[in-house]
Formats: sequence, structure tokens, C-alpha cells
Amino acid sequence: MAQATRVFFRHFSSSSSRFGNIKNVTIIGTGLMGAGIAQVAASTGHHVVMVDQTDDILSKSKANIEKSLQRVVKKKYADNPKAGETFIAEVMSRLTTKTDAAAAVKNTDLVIEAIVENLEVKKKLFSSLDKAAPKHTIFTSNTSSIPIKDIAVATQRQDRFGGLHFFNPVPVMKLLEVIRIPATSDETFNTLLAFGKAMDKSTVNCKDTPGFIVNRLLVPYMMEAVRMVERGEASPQDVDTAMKLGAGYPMGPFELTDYVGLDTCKFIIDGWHKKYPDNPLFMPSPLLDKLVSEGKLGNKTGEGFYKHKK
Ligand SMILES: CCCCCCC[C@H](O)CC(=O)SCCNC(=O)CCNC(=O)[C@H](O)C(C)(C)COP(=O)([O-])OP(=O)([O-])OC[C@H]1O[C@@H](n2cnc3c(N)ncnc32)[C@H](O)[C@@H]1OP(=O)([O-])[O-]
Ligand SMILES: NC(=O)c1ccc[n+]([C@@H]2O[C@H](COP(=O)([O-])OP(=O)(O)OC[C@H]3O[C@@H](n4cnc5c(N)ncnc54)[C@H](O)[C@@H]3O)[C@@H](O)[C@H]2O)c1
Repeated sequence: MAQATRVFFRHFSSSSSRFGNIKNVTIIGTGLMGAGIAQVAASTGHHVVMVDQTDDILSKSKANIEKSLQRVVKKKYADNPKAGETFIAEVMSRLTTKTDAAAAVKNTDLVIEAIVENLEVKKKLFSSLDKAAPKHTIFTSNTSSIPIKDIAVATQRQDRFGGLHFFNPVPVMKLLEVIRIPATSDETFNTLLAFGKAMDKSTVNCKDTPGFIVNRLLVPYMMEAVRMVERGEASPQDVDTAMKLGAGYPMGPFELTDYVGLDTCKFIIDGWHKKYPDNPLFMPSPLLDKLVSEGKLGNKTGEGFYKHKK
């Protein structure tokens, strides 16, 4: 291919798939994950409506996004802080907030749900959104562990339903798992892959199997670390040091459990134990249960396996 044609092709193909038809995105649940997803979607030119239960939560989420953007521009615009400020102002101007989910989806191309890891709560939400959203709107869940098809049954649009599983912290982690259920149409799946690219993520194609790819491997590993401590075989500090220095992981499993949130970890393992009671990899952990019952949920509450500055 001649140089000019190659340049034109690269330019044309990137601009035509820039948004993969997705311009307006609604993100429901703006905690740890939803805020990160909103930040990256707005940073890549999408118009984003953020939905949560109260205005107070939404203002905290916006403040967290602004803090995270400061970290991003510190490096990206190191030589031009003024351009960094302009970038942050532009990104923030693409974010709006609402507490009424049904009203928020009236004009949206894509819904990304990132609320609590609970099947019944997610189904109730999607059932009401199904009545309110336009026909073309694609619905997705960022669930860590719930089968996408179990959530999709709450709607009449299973061909326009899939999974978009982002990783924490969303502004830093490059991976996006794109999940299809048997009913997902090729058009929907391709639009989700294009959207992932427009978000500057590397996508992998996943089937709707437990934990998709990453969590099917990560959850048993993290739970076995907790069980090692329960059996008195090692301390959390030593397990973390061992896995960072001996296996090259950026965080040890206990640092990661605190980072993810112990409540989310418990929701995942309890859900899988209920579904697969005979699988020893998915047995609940008395230590994890105890910490959650004491409100020690990790970084977000100031204490989990470790104490953290809030
Ligand atoms: C039991 C069941 C459990 C199941 C769990 C499943 C959960 C879920 O479904 C899947 C997951 O997400 S699994 C979880 C998957 N996640 C993992 O596995 C994470 C593993 N951990 C890591 O990869 C690293 O420790 C971090 C990247 C978190 C921090 O890196 P570090 O070197 O230790 O510390 P650093 O020097 O501070 O930061 C380095 C750079 O990152 C930048 N930055 C950070 N946060 C930022 C933010 N919020 N915004 C913007 N930027 C942010 C920062 O500015 C800096 O930039 P620079 O340009 O280099 O100066
Ligand atoms: N924490 C992680 O590392 C991680 C990573 C990938 C995926 N996930 C998944 O993402 C989802 C969210 O996890 P998180 O860690 O961001 O949780 P979180 O607790 O930080 O945030 C959840 C947010 O959802 C809001 N919410 C709850 N019910 C709602 C409703 N009915 N309508 C609107 N908002 C509602 C809450 O107020 C809260 O702000 C879960 O399904 C989880 O499994 C989590």
C-alpha cells in the first residue's frame, strides 16, 4: 500500500470507529468503578450521564473524578499545565448527573450498570430501564461475577445486552472484557468492541462463563490467600511481599482485596458458593465474613486487612 493511502486508511478507520455509534453513555452507580468508567468515557469524547442514589454521592463521585484527572494530567501535560487545565475542564463539562435512572436513559446509546453486586437489585433496575430507554439503546453490566444472561432476562432486549467488565482503577488498567450471551447480536457485540477501542482499552472477547477470564483465575487465587492466613500458614504482610517480589504482581492479594472492597469480594464468593456449593475453590471464608460484619471493607472505609488513610 502506498504511504499516502496507508496514512489515509489509518486516519479514516480510526475516525470512523472512534465512537462505534456510541456518543451518549449513561453510567448507573458511580462508586469506585462507575466513577472511573465515567471519567474515561468523558476523557475519550463521550457525553456521560452519571446516575446514583443521591446528589451527595454524585458530587463526591465528581470530586473523585476531578482528583483522578489531576493525576492523569500531571504526567500527560507535564510540559503544558495550562493545556492540562483545559483538558480537565472539557472532560468535566461532558459529565452530567441525575438521580432518576429512568429519566437519564431517555437519550442514551449505551447504559453501563455499575451498582451493587446483587442479582435481584440489578434485575429490578434493568427492568425499569427497559421501559424507559429508546429501542436502539444497548444495555451492559460491569458485574464481576453474575452471569450476564441472568441479568438480561429482566429485559425484552437480550439481543442488545452484553457485559463490559472494566478493571480497577479504570483510568489506569488497560483491559476491558467484552462479554456476549447467546442472544447478543453480532451488531451489538461489534459495537461494544468498537466502544472499548474508542475508550482506549484493549478488549478481549469473553463468553458468559463464571468470572469471564480474569476473575475465574483471580478469585480462587485471592480466596486461597485468605485461607492460608486462616490456616495460620503466613501473615497477610508476608503473603503480599511474597507475591509482589516472587511473582511480580503490582499488589499482593490482601492489598488487592482491600483495594477492590471486602464487601464486593464477599458478594462474589457468596454468590458463587450458592451457585456451585460443591466447588471447594468457592467456599466462603470466616475471616472475610468477620471483617465485613465489622464494617472493615478495605480502603473505602479506612480498614480491611490493613489500616488505610481515608
Ligand atoms: C476475592 C474476590 C476478589 C475478586 C476481585 C474482582 C474485582 C474485579 O471484578 C476485577 C478487578 O478490577 S481486579 C483488580 C485489578 N487491578 C489490579 O490488579 C491493580 C493492581 N495494582 C496496580 O496495578 C498498581 O498498584 C496501581 C496502578 C493501582 C497503582 O500503581 P503504583 O505504582 O502502586 O502506585 P502509584 O505510583 O500511586 O500509581 C502508578 C500510576 O498510576 C496512576 N494512578 C493510580 N491510580 C490512579 C487513579 N485512580 N486515577 C488516575 N491515575 C491513577 C498514578 O498517577 C501513577 O501514574 P504515573 O504516571 O506512573 O505517575
Ligand atoms: N471494586 C472493583 O474492583 C470492581 C471491579 C470490576 C467490577 N466491579 C463490579 O462493579 C460493580 C460496582 O462495584 P463498585 O466497587 O464500584 O461498588 P461501590 O460500592 O463502590 O459503588 C456502587 C455504587 O452504586 C450505587 N447504587 C447502588 N444501588 C443503586 C441503584 N439501584 N441505582 C443507582 N445507584 C445505585 C451506590 O450508591 C454506589 O455509589 C459491581 O457489580 C462489582 O462487582 C467491581
